[in-house]
Amino acid sequence: MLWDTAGQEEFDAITKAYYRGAQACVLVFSTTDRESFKAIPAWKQKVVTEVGDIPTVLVQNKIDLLDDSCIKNEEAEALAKKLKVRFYRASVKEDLNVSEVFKYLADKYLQKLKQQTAEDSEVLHISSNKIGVFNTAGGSHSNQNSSTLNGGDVINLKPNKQRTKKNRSPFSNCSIP
Ligand SMILES: Nc1nc2c(ncn2[C@@H]2O[C@H](COP(=O)(O)OP(=O)(O)OP(=O)(O)O)[C@@H](O)[C@H]2O)c(=O)[nH]1
Repeated sequence: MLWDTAGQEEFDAITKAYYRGAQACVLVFSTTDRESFKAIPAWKQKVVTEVGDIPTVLVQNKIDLLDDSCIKNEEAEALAKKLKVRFYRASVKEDLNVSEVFKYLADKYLQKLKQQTAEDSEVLHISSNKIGVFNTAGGSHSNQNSSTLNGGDVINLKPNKQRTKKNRSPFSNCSIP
């Protein structure tokens, strides 16, 4: 699902709600609009603040209009380097490099997802080895050393004698006049 947010600052509060939860980001500026280029670092920061470090690309659109360009090639490349994102030159009008952008992001996202899944199962494996055995029997095992039951940690749970002795019936203090 793609969300095309409005670039204008007056829509900031609204657009935030659109990219919250995003899994990838395309930062686009126009070859013929220097302001859109200058706004890129702020946009990157806004996205990072809202959703963290997600797969992101920088795209210079409208390269069919290179003759009217107001951004030098080196400037755009330097910005991509500074922001640590891949840089594409594209033309939506000429259908140049459009699918490449989305293919790269989809690959990056899947890689991240696989890595995350692997890390999660690793955490699950480690923590499952550390789950304590809750022994509620309070009987023959209760004095056993923790390392002797099931080879792991044993936490003995005993009923609180004081409380159970006192108010055996929840209605003991109630009476009907
Ligand atoms: N020559 C050329 N024109 C393009 C290209 N991509 C978009 N345009 C034109 O640029 C204008 C702006 O396109 P939009 O898609 O509205 O740009 P936007 O950045 O989403 O603008 P907002 O919706 O105001 O944020 C339109 O007239 C498009 O037809 C391109 O690659 N080359």
